[in-house]
Amino acid sequence: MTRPKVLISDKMDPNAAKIFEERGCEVDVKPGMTPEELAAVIGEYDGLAIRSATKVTPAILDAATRLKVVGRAGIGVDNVDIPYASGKGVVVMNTPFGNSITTAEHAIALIFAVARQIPEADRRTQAGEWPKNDFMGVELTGKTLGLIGAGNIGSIVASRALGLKMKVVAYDPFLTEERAVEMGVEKADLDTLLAKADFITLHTPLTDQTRNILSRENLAKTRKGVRIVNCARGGLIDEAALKDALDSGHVAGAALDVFETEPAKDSPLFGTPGFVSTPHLGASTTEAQVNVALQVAEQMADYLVNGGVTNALNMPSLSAEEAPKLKPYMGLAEKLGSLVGQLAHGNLTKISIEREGAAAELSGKPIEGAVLAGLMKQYSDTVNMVNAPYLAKERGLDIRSVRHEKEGAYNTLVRVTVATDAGDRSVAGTLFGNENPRLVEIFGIGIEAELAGHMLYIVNEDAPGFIGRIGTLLGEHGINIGTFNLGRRDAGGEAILLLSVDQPIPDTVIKAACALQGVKLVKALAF
Ligand SMILES: NC(=O)c1ccc[n+]([C@@H]2O[C@H](COP(=O)([O-])OP(=O)(O)OC[C@H]3O[C@@H](n4cnc5c(N)ncnc54)[C@H](O)[C@@H]3O)[C@@H](O)[C@H]2O)c1
Ligand SMILES: O=C(O)CC[C@@H](O)C(=O)O
Repeated sequence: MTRPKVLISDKMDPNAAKIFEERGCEVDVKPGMTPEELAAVIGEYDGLAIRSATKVTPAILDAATRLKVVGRAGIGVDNVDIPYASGKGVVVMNTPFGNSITTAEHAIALIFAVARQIPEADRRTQAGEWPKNDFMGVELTGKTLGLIGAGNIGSIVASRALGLKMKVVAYDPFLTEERAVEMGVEKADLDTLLAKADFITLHTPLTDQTRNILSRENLAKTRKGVRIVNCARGGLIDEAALKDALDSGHVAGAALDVFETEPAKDSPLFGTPGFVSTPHLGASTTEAQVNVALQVAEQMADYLVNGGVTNALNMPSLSAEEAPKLKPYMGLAEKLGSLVGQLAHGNLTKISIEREGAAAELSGKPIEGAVLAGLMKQYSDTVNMVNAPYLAKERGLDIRSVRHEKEGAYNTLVRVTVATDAGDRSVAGTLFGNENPRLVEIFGIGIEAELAGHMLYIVNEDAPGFIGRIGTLLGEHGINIGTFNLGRRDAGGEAILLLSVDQPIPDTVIKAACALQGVKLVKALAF
């Protein structure tokens, strides 16, 4: 088996490359490439491991013809075009916890830095000034810290601030009262926080809702003398308004680790009294970089080698333990999706994916992804289980997922039903011996068939002599039959024949089969 090939395109702890190799991947380490250089080589790789410098743009993704996964050694994924990656079927993963403590500590360090003007005092002391009378700081004890964003990092910052005897007021639309009590913080709306806080620290992602959350208008609502720290993302603060507020003295100090444009080389904030900056160092500790590098390599290798999915932002998680159990179901699901897609005519408006018995115990999303991939392959040859749900949504397909814990006639069953212009069409399959996918029902008729290779599907009247006629026809055209599967609704009623053949069936044979006595429908299928 060829080993998956991974490119590490940003500076990353060397443990990442070691883990990739130990887990059976080939790895190249090439930090510092230009976008053009990356686009020229990315077509060779199955995995791309990045930090924040590599921008995974549509142009890169278009060139990445065999890419399966992008792994971000860190939290923020604003350098990856996730919708575009999803459309291309590329899983995007991050490492949501590996650098949280480190970043929270950096926020606390910057709170101290602005409270005591440490960087400026250091600079002037080392310049030989001994400016003892120019730096009157403030204590943190008893002050109110306004926490905007109370997720992983925000909650660690809160716990450290409480340890420093600060009061913490938190604004986060997803913070519940119970969680606020558990964290020991007061839950507030944004205006209350702005009015109360002596220090404000930001810990949200950059989204349409959080962009400019500290706008000129909101900065004007803060207390005079407030000190502000941003270790989250540039773009959360209006930098021009912050500069004016520092100049006017309304804001007594501000520390930014992140900037609207990075690298920030000529910000108007530089040189402003009370302003402190670091060059996006929030995650830069030995511990955090080892953590995120190990974690991203483990996660990516797990996906590339075993199909396990952890911390993906565009796909449900799937443990390495569950992945092998799910594997035969994915095969079954994809085949059922493909069958229903090949057989259903007209406009597909709805799809229902039911899992029964043992199948109901497993994660539904991967099975749904596989059904949709099988179905959508009829319309696109770049579809896979990552992008299929997005493509299906784009087409306006209404997707319903149902689980029935109780077993029916089979101990495990997956049923796929599509609503078409001509009515509902349903197929169902099971696993024989827990691993071999078998079709067991097609449009309400029981049958037992393996879906593989080239197949011929025939609906006919159940009458004597038909099997001989179809056998003769195929024989006359030199087509060898592999398997032969029959099912019927009632004796003498509608019957189906599903047979596998060793080669594609020419149109002339399909036409000749259609002309046979008693035949209602003939369709060539491929799996
Ligand atoms: N400076 C660095 O080097 C560095 C390092 C790590 C993380 N980060 C950044 O820090 C940020 C926070 O990371 P995290 O791990 O805590 O993320 P998280 O997802 O755990 O927490 C983010 C919190 O923001 C909240 N939020 C979302 N929209 C909001 C809104 N409109 N108003 C208020 N709160 C809102 C969410 O509910 C969530 O609780 C991310 O942007 C991440 O990229 C920066
Ligand atoms: O990789 C880095 O140094 C920054 C990481 C940080 O911004 C993150 O979002 O995890």
